[in-house]
Amino acid sequence: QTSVPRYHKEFHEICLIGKGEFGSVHKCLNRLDGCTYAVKKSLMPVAGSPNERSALNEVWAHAVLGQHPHVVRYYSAWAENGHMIIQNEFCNSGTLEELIRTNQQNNVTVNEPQLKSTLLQIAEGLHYIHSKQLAHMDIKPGNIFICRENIDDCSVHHDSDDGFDELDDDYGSVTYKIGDLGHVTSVVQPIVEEGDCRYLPVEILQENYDNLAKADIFSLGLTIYEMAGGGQLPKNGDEWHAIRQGRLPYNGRYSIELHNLLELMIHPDPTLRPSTQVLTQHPVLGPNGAK
Ligand SMILES: Cn1cc(CCO)c2c3c(c(-c4ccccc4Cl)cc21)C(=O)NC3=O
Repeated sequence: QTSVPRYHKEFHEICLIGKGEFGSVHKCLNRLDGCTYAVKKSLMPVAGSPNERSALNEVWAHAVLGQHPHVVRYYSAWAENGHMIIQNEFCNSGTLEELIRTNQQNNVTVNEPQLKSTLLQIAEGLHYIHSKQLAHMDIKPGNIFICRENIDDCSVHHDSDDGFDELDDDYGSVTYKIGDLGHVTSVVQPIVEEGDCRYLPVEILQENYDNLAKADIFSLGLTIYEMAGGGQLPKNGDEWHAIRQGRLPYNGRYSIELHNLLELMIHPDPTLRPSTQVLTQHPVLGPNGAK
């Protein structure tokens, strides 16, 4: 049936914020409520294809996950002239991948309190996802979205010279949110569509799905390691295998306690990796974490 196109009727496209084989994402203004959203348009997947499963997973996961401060909020999804459209919360400060790249270019090191805060926030979002018997399965910097309060969205925001402007951290708080739920699967009846191999543990590549929640912990460990200045992660080769033996080169920029926690998160034995429950209570990540 020919439905009146909802996308252009309800939204004004402000700008393109992402493009890939998946489709495109625009920052859009909703004409009715005056709020801005991130709206992803992708070609309608072929019935029965992995893309269709991923598209359905994403909407089912959002429906089950409802609302959490550290999971990107879902508003609506619909089909329109051969496209799947999903309307999500717009996070106004880019992705963690972009922040890591900017820091690298400006030779900026994220300090330990910021690393711990990021790890704790994403662990809280993961704890919520795992509490619903779901696993994300594609945790990586590109899927962590950043929201900063107290920045004037309308003005041209000149990035502070460092990756973190102290002011933002103290007054305009920074919130990290887990996004892109296209790989989410049930922990109890897993149908795994593999995520990015740079962040995947060996057991998943060996199709051992007994500890999917701990696969997310592994990916989170490498994500924070990269944010700490670990440099680009290998996609294969000796370095890739060295990491899978649970060893991370120590760059001396942060405490040995945090380094040991990150190594525990990427332990080859998934059962030895800390759960999100352990992480959110961990003394090293607490307010008086080991100095
Ligand atoms: C490429 N890209 C850039 C952004 C803005 C970051 O400041 C972004 C967002 C999302 C998404 C997204 C990811 C996966 C599925 C659906 C969406 Cl809308 C993609 C995004 C999303 O769900 N919310 C976003 O802010």
